[in-house]
Amino acid sequence: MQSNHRASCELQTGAADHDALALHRARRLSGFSACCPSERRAPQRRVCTAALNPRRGLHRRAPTPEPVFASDPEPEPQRPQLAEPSLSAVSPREPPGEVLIELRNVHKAFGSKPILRGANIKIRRGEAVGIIGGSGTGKSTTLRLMAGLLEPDQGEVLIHGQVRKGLLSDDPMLADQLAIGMVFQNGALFDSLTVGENVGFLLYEHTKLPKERIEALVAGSLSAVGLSGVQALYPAELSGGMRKRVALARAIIKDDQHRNAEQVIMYDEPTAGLDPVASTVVEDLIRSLHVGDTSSNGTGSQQGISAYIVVTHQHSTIRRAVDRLIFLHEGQVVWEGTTEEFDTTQEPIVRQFASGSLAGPIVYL
Ligand SMILES: Nc1ncnc2c1ncn2[C@@H]1O[C@H](COP(=O)(O)OP(=O)(O)OP(=O)(O)O)[C@@H](O)[C@H]1O
Repeated sequence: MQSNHRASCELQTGAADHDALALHRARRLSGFSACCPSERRAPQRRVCTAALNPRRGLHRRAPTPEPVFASDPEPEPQRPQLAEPSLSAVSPREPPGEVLIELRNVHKAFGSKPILRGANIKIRRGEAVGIIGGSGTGKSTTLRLMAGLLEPDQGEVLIHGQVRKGLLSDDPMLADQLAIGMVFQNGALFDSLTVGENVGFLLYEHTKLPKERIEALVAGSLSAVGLSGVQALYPAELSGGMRKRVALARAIIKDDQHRNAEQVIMYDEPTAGLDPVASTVVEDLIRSLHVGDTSSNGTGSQQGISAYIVVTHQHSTIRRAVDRLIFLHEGQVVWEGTTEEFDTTQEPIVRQFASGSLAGPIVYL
């Protein structure tokens, strides 16, 4: 693809962005071509698989009959406030469903700055999970750890119950068990490529599929996000909401070989910067895409998205796009519950976050 040369040139122009750096590293290690442009111009990493399991319908709220709270098996002694009952209420009850991705006592620091300090998270088949928390608490870092674009300093990331060693690219066998699509903040589209080339980027780069077949897959993916016929446009010609949807189309595209692969999609602030109506469109799209994909394709095989995770600050996204929430604070999961429980819990951190009050445990310097 000639235009990929332009994209590669973009990659040389600098790469200060965290997501792009992490993606670049994963791809470089896996022998993939560099994809680390400036301004987050990096497409998502996808690893597909033939692993298939029955899924629950994501269009329904996951049945969570009783409140579910985070366990905190190893609170750090130097941070006693996180071990207080109000912040670490533990319930042995867990929602049903097979665990697809698990972070077990994960620690991550950047330089001398600790970000995660023993995070425990489980993502189950059929779940629509939101990760919330104050700015800089490590939500995006958590996504990148789950996606295998970063590796923990301590603790484990498990995929289908098996420990992943290193990055996604270091453990291809395990990576083949679960396809991960990532929708980065700001879309991370290549400005120099058309919409069609952006959406089909990984298929052009890493498969031997004929151009015509890729174009058909691109058209299908764009149609799924309600953007038929925009293949020839460039990202700059689209609205912010349309760019988000193009990024979504790129995250969900699959080649024929992996048509039946089980897939988890991770959205990093998918509605940031959008007006309320455009946000609603994207939120409903996130959910409806999964609704559409839950049906059998008529051949007895299932396709589509087994679970999705949304990092967000937006209340509308919390309410419309997810069912279960995970609250990160000071490097740990301090609260988990349904979106309904989010409204009623008396947990001080959650109440402060929900109200936007300056008074409370969340302190901004
Ligand atoms: N690759 C990196 N190198 C150095 N510091 C990083 C890197 N990635 C993240 N950080 C820092 O780690 C902290 C957590 O970042 P992260 O993006 O995960 O937080 P967040 O909760 O998603 O924040 P926000 O809500 O503001 O997007 C921030 O202070 C950020 O600057």
